[in-house]
Amino acid sequence: MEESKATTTKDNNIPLIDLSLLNSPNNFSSADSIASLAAEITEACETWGCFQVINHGVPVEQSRAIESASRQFFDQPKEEKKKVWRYERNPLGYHDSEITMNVRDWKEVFDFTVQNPTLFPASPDPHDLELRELVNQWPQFPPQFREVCEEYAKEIEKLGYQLLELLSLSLGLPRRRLNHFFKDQTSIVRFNHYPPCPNHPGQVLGVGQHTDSGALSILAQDDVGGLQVKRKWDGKWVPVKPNPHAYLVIICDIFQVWSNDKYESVVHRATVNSEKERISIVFFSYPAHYTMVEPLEELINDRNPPKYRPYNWGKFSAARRRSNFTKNNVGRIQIDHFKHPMLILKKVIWCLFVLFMLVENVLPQSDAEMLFNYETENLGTELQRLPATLIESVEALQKDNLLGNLVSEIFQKLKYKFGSQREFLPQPDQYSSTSLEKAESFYICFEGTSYSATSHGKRKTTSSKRIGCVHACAVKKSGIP
Ligand SMILES: O=C(O)CCC(=O)C(=O)O
Ligand SMILES: [Fe+2]
Repeated sequence: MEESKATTTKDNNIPLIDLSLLNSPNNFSSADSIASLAAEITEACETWGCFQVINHGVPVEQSRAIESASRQFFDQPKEEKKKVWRYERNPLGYHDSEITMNVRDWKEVFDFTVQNPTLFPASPDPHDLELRELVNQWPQFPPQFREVCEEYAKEIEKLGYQLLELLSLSLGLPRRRLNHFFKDQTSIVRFNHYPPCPNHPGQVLGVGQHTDSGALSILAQDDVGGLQVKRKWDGKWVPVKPNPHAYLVIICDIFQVWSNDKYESVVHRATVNSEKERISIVFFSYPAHYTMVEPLEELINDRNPPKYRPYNWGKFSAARRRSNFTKNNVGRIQIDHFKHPMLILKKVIWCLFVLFMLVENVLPQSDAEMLFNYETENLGTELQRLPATLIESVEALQKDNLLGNLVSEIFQKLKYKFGSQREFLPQPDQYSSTSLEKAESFYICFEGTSYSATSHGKRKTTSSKRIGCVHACAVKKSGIP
C-alpha cells in the first residue's frame, strides 16, 4: 500500500495536521512517517500551543449525532435542563453561570465524565483524604442522549490516546510514556452553548481568556465561529475558522508542566454573536486524581532544572472547580503558583536588572560614560557632546593630523577630569598619524567595550581587549584601523 505522508497545511495559519496515517484501514505506518508526524506536532506546539487535526478517525455520524443531541438538550426550557443541575458535591450535569477568571461567562454547559463513576477528592483541602464518586446525570430528553454521549466518549477517548502518544514522541519520549497517568482518568466531555447576545456582543465573552488546566483539550465547534487563540509571538487573537472535518487540539497546563515549559498552554477565549447561538463540544483530557503533576524527569537536567514543584491533580482541579462556581477574592489557582521559588526570585532579579538598565539609559549620561561609550561616524556633530575644552583640543589636533598627540591630549583631559578614580593608559603607538589623516569617524571607548564602524556598507563590530583603560582610535570611513 502507498503510504500517505504527514502533511501540514495552513488554515488561518493554525497548523492543520493530517492523521490519516494513524487511521488507515490496515494501520500501516512506518517509524519514519510517525516520526515526521511527531515533528510536525513539535513545531505546532512550540509555535502555537495548538493545532488542528483532520482524518482523525472519529466517525462523522457520531460527531453529527452528538451535536444534534446537545442542541436538542439546550433547546429545552430551563426547568427541564435544571433537572440535571450540577452542584458543588457533584459537578456534572447542567450549569448556566460558570465563571472564568472571576467573570461570568455568556454560556450554559453540560458536563459528563468519560469514566462513570469517576473517583475524585471530596474537597480541595490537602489534609482531607476523603474521595467521592462523581456520577453522570443524564436527562430524559432527547431520548438517545446518554447512548450518543457514551458512544462519542469512546471515540474521542481513542483519539485522545493517539494524540497523547504523538505528543509523547514529539517530546522525544517513548510513545506510551504518558499513558499510565490516564489509567483512572478524570476526563470530561463538555457541551458549551452560547446563546445569541443581542445587546453587547462586543463587550461580552462566551468564555473569557484562559488556559485549560488539563493535559490536552480536543474541541469541535459548529459553523458559527467565535473561538480565538492568542498568538504567542505577538499576542494577537486569531480566530479559529470553523472546519466541520477538524478538531482543534489545545495544549493545556499539564503539558506545560510536564514539558518544563517547552510547550506552553495556549490562551484562548470565545466571543459571542448578536444573532446566532453557538455550540462547541470539548473533550478535556484529565489524568487520575492521584497524579502528581511535575516536569518529566527525562526532560530536566542541570542546565534545565525543574521549573515547577509537584502538585496533586485532584486537589488542584477541586480548587479550580470551586472557583468556577463562586466569585471569590482569593484568586483562581494557577500552575504559576507551583513555579519554583528560585525561578520566581530569578525573575524578580531579572526584572530589577531590566529596570535598572532602563533607568540608566533614561537618565542623562555622565561625562565619563559619554566619553567611554562614545561612538560616532560623524566627528563634527558628535563632538558637541564632549566637554568644551576637550572639543577645542580635539579639533586643533585634528587639524594638525597628529594622532599620537591627539590621543595623549585626550587622556590628559580625562585624567584631569576624573583624577585618580581611573587609571588611563594611552596607547598612542597603536595608531599612525596616517590613519587620522583621512579619518571621517572618531571613536573613544573603554577597553572591553565594543565599538563599530561602517566598512563598505557593512557594520563591523570590534571589541577592545584590555579592560580598565581608555582606548581611543580614529576610523576611516572604510574600516577600523
Ligand atoms: O467554545 C469554545 O470555542 C471554547 C470553549 C473553551 O475554551 C472551554 O470550554 O474551555
Ligand atoms: Fe478552554
